[in-house]
Amino acid sequence: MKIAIIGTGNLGCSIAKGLITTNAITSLYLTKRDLKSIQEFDGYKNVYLTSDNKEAVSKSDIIIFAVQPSHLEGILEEIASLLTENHVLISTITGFSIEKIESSVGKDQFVIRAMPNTAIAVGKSVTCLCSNQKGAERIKIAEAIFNRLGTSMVIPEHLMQAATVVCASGIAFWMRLIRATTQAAIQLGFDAKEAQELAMHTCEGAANLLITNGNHPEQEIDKVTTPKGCTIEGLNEMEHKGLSSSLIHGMVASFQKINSIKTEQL
Ligand SMILES: NC(=O)C1=CN([C@@H]2O[C@H](COP(=O)(O)OP(=O)(O)OC[C@H]3O[C@@H](n4cnc5c(N)ncnc54)[C@H](OP(=O)(O)O)[C@@H]3O)[C@@H](O)[C@H]2O)C=CC1
Ligand SMILES: O=C(O)[C@@H]1CCC=N1
Repeated sequence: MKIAIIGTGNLGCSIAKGLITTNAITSLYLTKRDLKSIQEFDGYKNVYLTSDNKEAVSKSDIIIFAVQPSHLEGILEEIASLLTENHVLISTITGFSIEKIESSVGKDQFVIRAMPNTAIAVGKSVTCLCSNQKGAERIKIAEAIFNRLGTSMVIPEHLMQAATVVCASGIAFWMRLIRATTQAAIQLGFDAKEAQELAMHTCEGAANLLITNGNHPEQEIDKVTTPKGCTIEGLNEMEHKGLSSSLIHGMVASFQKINSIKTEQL
């Protein structure tokens, strides 16, 4: 696959790492205006760094946009005349609707929105996808790309903002939980490095139990909570202090933030 990433910042770099390590590319163009921060990709076979978005688009078929929302419209205008029937446009931009993309490139382009997360760098992103009517013919290509880099789910466009909170921002939310459990482990006697190792592997184990067994979290919790034991004591104290409520409130606040910002202001 001939892929271009337009805007190789935090997310773009993560996607690039995933694509390179999984050998998913025939060629990969990485663009940004200042190329200094992506020199780590220089020298990889078939990977090209450029500030010229037009060059990247004309030499690629799959164009992944990963710029800040306020930059997308200008870039779409810049490259619109170069687009052919071979191009598949994949936008990872938060809050930028398919309708708005079509207003720059037309309804005849294959347009897909993707919401991955930074775990794409290590092949563990869950990526939500939706498309315009024409793009439905190419959604399998997007699924094939993102399934190499984790898992994917096709969803209706109206759920993309919710997907952003759950999956993309979700990485930051889970990091805070891992940091908090690390801090607790240090207070309980482990040194910092051991504490983080225990916290992150326990987190991975909990997620894998659900992924492998398909159980509801409470079924797994029931297996751990000895009556009158230390686990239920800790869990109930966390809930008295608002653990679940705080997480739900935080995610709803995050969702409201996305919905409160018009794309023009992003
Ligand atoms: N970060 C995340 O975890 C996620 C982000 N997203 C979405 O992805 C998008 C990117 O986010 P993120 O990676 O965090 O943002 P960054 O600011 O880290 O990356 C954006 C990159 O775009 C480059 N850029 C700006 N203008 C141009 C241009 N005209 N041509 C080419 N490149 C350009 C910038 O580099 P330079 O200034 O050198 O040009 C910058 O490196 C956002 O829309 C965000 O909503 C979605 C899911 C997860
Ligand atoms: O925080 C943000 O707004 C973006 C969208 C999801 C991840 N980063």
